[in-house]
Amino acid sequence: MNTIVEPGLVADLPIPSYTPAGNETQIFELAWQNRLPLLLKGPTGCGKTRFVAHMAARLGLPLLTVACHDDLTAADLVGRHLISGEGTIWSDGPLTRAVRLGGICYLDEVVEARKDTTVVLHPLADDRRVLPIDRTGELLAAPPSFMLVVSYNPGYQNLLKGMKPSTRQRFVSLSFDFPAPEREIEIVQGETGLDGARCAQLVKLAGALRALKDRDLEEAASTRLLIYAATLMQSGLAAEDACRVAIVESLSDEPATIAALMDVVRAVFG
Ligand SMILES: Nc1ncnc2c1ncn2[C@@H]1O[C@H](COP(=O)(O)OP(=O)(O)OP(=O)(O)O)[C@@H](O)[C@H]1O
Repeated sequence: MNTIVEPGLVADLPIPSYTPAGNETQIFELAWQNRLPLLLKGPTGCGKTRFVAHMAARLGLPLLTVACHDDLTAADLVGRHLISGEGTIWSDGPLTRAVRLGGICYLDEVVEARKDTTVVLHPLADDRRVLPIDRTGELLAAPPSFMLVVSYNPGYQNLLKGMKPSTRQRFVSLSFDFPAPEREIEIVQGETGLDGARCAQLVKLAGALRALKDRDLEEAASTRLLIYAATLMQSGLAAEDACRVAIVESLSDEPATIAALMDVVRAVFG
């Protein structure tokens, strides 16, 4: 899903809360001030999107988010001619709109996009900071406030889907990981209002499940899933049921694995 925070609305929206792990907010601000593009790497659901939303709101910038996929074409990013009653009209894609607005364009899971699509980012992501729009002949210069941010999950990466070095080496890179336990408890509690004791149990469960990654599970339990479970618990669902539907069933389809994971849930909440 692509989302757009329009400039007129920026001032009216509350700043999405973000609990930092280190000096990533300072790095983001310095990259923005110095017109450097940023690459965020990290597992799914660990806070990359929230971080970008937080920083965009803090800096008062419009944010245009694109969820990349393997059918994404350069025209989806840059724009295309559309046929209307009055003939053909040019319609900006989200990347072009972000450049015109001087906002942030956030490309989530950029490795999913085809390599010929990501190549359109090159002149924008280096010191030229321009977007050539081949179909209209326009060469759009990015205003100083424009910033390109991309993210990817190295866990999903395979040999075919790696990022081209020529793309990758145009970005300042920040690594994200799941929050340390104290911080994750704070995040889960802040997002859901669930009591500290049960938030701590959920974080303990996440630690136990994350230890199974690579051995029994493809993906680790994300902070997002803990928040789902905590939300259901805060609404009155029993911990075991909440963990089953929000965490365990999202991690595996294998009955034997699900049963083993539920044993871990019972050991933590029993
Ligand atoms: N540091 C944090 N501060 C506040 N909330 C956080 C933080 N980290 C994670 N969250 C919570 O976890 C949820 C998932 O995080 P987010 O959507 O940012 O993950 P992501 O890394 O962008 O995942 P994906 O790669 O799947 O897009 C957020 O909606 C938010 O509720």
